Amino acid sequence: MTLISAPRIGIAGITGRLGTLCAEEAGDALVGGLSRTADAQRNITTDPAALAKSCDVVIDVSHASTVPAHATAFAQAGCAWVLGTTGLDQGAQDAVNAAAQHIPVLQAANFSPALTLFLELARQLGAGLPDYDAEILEVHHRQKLDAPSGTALAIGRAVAEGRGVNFEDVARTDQNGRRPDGAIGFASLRGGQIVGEHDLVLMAADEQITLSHRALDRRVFARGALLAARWLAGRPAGLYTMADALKR
Ligand SMILES: NC(=O)C1=CN([C@@H]2O[C@H](COP(=O)(O)OP(=O)(O)OC[C@H]3O[C@@H](n4cnc5c(N)ncnc54)[C@H](OP(=O)(O)O)[C@@H]3O)[C@@H](O)[C@H]2O)C=CC1
Ligand SMILES: O=C(O)C1=N[C@H](C(=O)O)C[C@H](O)C1
Repeated sequence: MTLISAPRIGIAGITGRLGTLCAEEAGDALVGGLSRTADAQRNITTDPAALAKSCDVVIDVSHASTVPAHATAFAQAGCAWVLGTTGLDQGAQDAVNAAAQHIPVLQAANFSPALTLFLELARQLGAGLPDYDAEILEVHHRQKLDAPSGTALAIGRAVAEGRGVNFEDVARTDQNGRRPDGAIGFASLRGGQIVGEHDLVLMAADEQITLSHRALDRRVFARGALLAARWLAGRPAGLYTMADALKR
């Protein structure tokens, strides 16, 4: 393994809300970006393979529909991939898993250090309160395309892991009908310019506990993405998490 001390960084989704901030945080390490509209002056291309050949790691905060093509292009180019895009279907996730056989991939629905620890706490709460009703509320800006958020799903998966149950068997996004025992429920609110709010509530008849995270500035995600990119470049092929990148 040859870690890269100052990796050349590309950004897929460079014109977006988060991609723009990632470009700012990358500074001189930024070599270019990926967009549906090319911009030669900013070295922004429409071709993922072209971007991947010019950098050591790509930070990907674009759109779920681009993930399969990015997986192929980045794997073929041997470029490390920090994937923050959410809303992936199973086919897209399969493409990510396949790419991780060939290149280092760090996939995180949330690049925040505090939210990364939140996931560990959620596992512990799931394990420690197995019979409590677990519900996850997330609130985001009005432009967000996917629901529940990738972070909310990751929190639900952490609770399920703590309980030793299969997440797909217990996840509940349609709150109609009687609440099954052991379900993990989700609710989403969209409005204004909320950056990202997540609450995990565990409820019993005689008490409840709530774990909350509030992202106050989108830059927390950008700084986390850059930390992940600088950690990932040069590592062996595999699928990594934000917790791996934050290990002391
Ligand atoms: N992991 C984390 O910490 C975080 C993850 N996210 C996730 O990152 C992603 C981007 O979020 P955000 O920056 O707010 O979104 P934006 O819509 O602002 O940016 C996404 C960019 O992707 C491109 N894009 C949009 N739609 C399509 C499409 N249908 N096909 C191809 N490209 C498209 C656009 O670039 P162009 O028009 O130039 O092609 C757009 O600028 C989302 O999935 C979001 O959930 C967001 C915040 C934090
Ligand atoms: O779309 C967003 O803005 C965010 N998306 C991510 C998610 O889906 O969890 C992370 C963060 O909550 C902001």
